Amino acid sequence: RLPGEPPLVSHWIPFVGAALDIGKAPLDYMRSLQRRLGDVFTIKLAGWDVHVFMNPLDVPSLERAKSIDHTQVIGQFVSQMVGDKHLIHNPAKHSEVIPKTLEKTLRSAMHLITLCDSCTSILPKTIERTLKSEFSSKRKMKIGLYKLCKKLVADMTLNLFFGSLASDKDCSEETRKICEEFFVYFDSSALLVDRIPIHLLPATKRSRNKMFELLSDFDFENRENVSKLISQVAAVGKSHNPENSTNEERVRHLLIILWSAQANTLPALFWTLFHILNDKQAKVDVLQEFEKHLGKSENFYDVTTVGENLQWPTMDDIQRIKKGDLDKMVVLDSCLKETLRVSGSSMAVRRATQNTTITLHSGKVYNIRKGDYTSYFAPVTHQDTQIYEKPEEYRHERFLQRGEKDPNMLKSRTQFSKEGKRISPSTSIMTFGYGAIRCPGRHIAMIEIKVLALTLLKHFNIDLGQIYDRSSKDYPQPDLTHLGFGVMPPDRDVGSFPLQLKSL
Ligand code: HEM
Repeated sequence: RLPGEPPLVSHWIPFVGAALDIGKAPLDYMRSLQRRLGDVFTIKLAGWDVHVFMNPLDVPSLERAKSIDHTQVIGQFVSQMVGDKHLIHNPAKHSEVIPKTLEKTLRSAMHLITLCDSCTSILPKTIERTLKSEFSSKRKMKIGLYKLCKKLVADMTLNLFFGSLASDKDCSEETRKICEEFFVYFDSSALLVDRIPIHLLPATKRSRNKMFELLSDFDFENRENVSKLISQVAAVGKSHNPENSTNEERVRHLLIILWSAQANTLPALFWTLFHILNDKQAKVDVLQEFEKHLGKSENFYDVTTVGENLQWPTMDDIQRIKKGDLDKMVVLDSCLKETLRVSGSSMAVRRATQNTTITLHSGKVYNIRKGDYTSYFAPVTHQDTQIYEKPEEYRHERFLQRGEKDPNMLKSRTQFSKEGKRISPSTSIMTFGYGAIRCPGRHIAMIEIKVLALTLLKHFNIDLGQIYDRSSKDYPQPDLTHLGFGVMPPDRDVGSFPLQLKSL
């Protein structure tokens, strides 16, 4: 070790390093290292030095360190997920085209209102298609919560980003085929990131190839409401390098967007609904807030008869949910933030492009060598007892505070503290990563999850059938193979309820 480098953790098998311990019990292992070595230390992972940071007060120092960059990390990640032939931070192609497109279209707050409108207008169809495909013959067929979320998020993502086919029947069929292949690929995508070669995962390879085929058949000129992001990404190959651009590159870009748009939104929707349904008071408070802002729904929508005597609402009330209404729903927002806190597992990895120093909030200075990785391990912050009281508990009101003048008025809590210093929820919850390059899809994801959760809670009888006790063995656990991406999926499904519209 050179002077000034963070303390190095020694491992039994140096090349494998910390991987085995992290894989078994990540939070316990990282906390034990923190107790022994402090908030910054170095672990070995797959032969690399990874400097782990754990104190949210040091986030501004990490943000300021310009030579700690995510470009190579993202480029590598994309190669592992979709294969080498892509233009996303791919040094061989010297391309910045796709990142620029992402920057402009996903990061721009200006699009949020339009996106919320698109979500609310797509949603009734998404729900109708999902339910009809599931329940066309047997009205009372049961579905688990995770399976329902998978279908809804897949349909919503396809139609919101990739546009829709003209007929509903074709849309349902397309979503069905994509779901069938995508989730086989998704379930083992973490293994690809762990650099397991795809030829050792034959089912994953088959599904990925099938996804490439399905996406290459997408004819964007004949789809309705294709998002700006996808039209630009689909056109990137052509405009960037007309002679060499291939359809192969294009479908790889489409697949990585499809993956990013679902990989975390799906588990985040599942956990949000799970916690609200598992906590009776949370459900009551969310629904009361909905009624306060949008009124009661009696006789709100027409019930229309569609085929086979099934009755589907037009759901005018869903379409009435505007961005401004969502912003006022602070209880729902608090439920979602609390979900992102308890289930968030991001590791925000960056790589040093040159030798650099990082000065922590305490004044301590660490040297980082060119080529080393840094990571902010968010789950430890999410369970920090200095920031959160009883952090192991899900408390739906944790991110709320009462108005100073009117104690009956609830508003979003904007400050927590650590070591006597103030921190905002955007630093105390790091599920979307940190800094200027944290997730550009976070606003869209929050809107999607809120609109889907409200609609299901408001209009359907969804029920877990029991209250799950955190200490019981039935309580769903996060699937640790997805540690580090954002939100881990559950290791099992829960519920299994007949999905029915609430009667008016
Ligand atoms: C709850 C949902 C989501 C979570 C928790 C999440 C989490 C994350 C995290 C942790 C990162 C890495 C950030 C960092 O290193 O600091 C990331 C990056 C990214 N996310 Fe998300 N994400 C979500 C939804 C979405 C959605 C809906 C999209 C839409 C396409 C999206 C697109 C992306 C992209 C493109 C990047 C890479 C950005 C870049 O290259 O700079 N995400 N996300």
